Amino acid sequence: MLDLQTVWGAIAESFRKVSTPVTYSTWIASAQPISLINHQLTIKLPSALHKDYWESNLTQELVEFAYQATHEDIQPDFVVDIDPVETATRKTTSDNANENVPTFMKETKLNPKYTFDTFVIGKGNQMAHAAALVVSEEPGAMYNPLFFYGGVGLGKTHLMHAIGNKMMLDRPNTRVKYVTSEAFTNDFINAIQTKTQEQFRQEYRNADLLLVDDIQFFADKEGTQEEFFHTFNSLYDDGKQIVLTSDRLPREIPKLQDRLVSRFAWGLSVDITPPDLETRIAILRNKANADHIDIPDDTLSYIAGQIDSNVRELEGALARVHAYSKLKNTPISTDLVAKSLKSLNLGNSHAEITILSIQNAVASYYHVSLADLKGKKRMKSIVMPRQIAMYLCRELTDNSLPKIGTEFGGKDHTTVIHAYEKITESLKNDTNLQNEISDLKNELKR
Ligand SMILES: Nc1ncnc2c1ncn2[C@@H]1O[C@H](COP(=O)(O)OP(=O)(O)OP(=O)(O)O)[C@@H](O)[C@H]1O
Repeated sequence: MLDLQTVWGAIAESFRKVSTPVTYSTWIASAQPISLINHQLTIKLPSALHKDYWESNLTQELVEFAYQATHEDIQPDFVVDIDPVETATRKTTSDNANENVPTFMKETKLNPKYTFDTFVIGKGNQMAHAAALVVSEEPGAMYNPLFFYGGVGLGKTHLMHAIGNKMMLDRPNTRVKYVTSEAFTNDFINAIQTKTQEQFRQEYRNADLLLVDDIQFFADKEGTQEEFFHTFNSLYDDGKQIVLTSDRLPREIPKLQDRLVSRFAWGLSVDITPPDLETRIAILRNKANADHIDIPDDTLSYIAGQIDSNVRELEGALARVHAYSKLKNTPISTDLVAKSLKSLNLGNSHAEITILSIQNAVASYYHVSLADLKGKKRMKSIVMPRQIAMYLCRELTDNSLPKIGTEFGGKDHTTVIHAYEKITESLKNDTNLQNEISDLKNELKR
């Protein structure tokens, strides 16, 4: 006989090990086991949204963890908690009553360091910077929403905060609301759980400037998208400015509702691409000055030459080099940096994988010329390697889609999206293709 509490204890523990604390507390801790009868595990969840989430994201793991705990095939059955009396009792008797305080009640602060003054303008971000400046001066007028997209650590959040900081400085009464898409989701769920949806709406819909970071995490979250759609409409209709960031274009975000994709296109979408060498040196110089780190120019150039994709890594390298010099009690020099980057194993991970290195590897693997790979020929023997190369560029580098298209003989970014989707789809069933891509990845990472 399987004991409900023991089985659930084991399952919850397995989830805890593989989940982030936020995921665990938002989705898993609120689930209540009700019964385990004839291999059917009934679980009570606090809302329909939770049920959706469990069904689409957690069921497979649940069955797996249940099997690990019992060596039996257990099927879940989710029911939604609709007993308001019991919900209220549970809320008041909860030991962790504070957890129920909606997070949107807490003040969200902008990072005061992320300003236009501390932002270094270069080729990859000048459009984004110019648009951000316009929006901070004339919010709600020209570019609404303003949408920044691009690889990780390239300054999207920085620019978004710079808009907020400038508006607060110019008009101190401006109500600025900054959230990540995950925080928006959590606020929304808390509002449902604590029946404070009205406060949630007030909080978001009364903002003069709403900044939502990393909206790619709205993927798959139907209920949150629905709520965000109404938030967006309400702000937009009132002429309030909305700024969004994502690691990709809206239409590339899986399962983002079409009506959101089209609304996001009403304003201006600008990509941010990795900084060139001069910009990287300038960013490092600024950072060194701000942190009072004494470092010769040639050493700055050396670091900027080693780390070429991501500004966060660039800053991280400087901080580590600084720490290393303190540890060794030696002033920073190029020699010391070379040693410290080596000992810290920095600057050699993804820096070597570039569009060109991918094109070369794919061309030689499939015996096609580089010119054909970048050209327009439509034979299958060339189209397939071309699509694979585009797919790998998207997977293994931080380059934007337009940039990848350009490097493939000036193709449109939609061609790159098509290639990426085609290969992703084929990879699901085609084992030969799986092996070939795996060979290529190994080759590139060697
Ligand atoms: N042009 C720049 N000038 C000065 N600092 C920059 C610049 N670009 C990025 N940074 C710094 O790099 C770090 C990472 O930037 P940020 O967090 O804005 O990246 P992001 O594009 O939002 O990344 P993610 O997609 O991971 O959220 C921050 O400390 C930011 O201040």
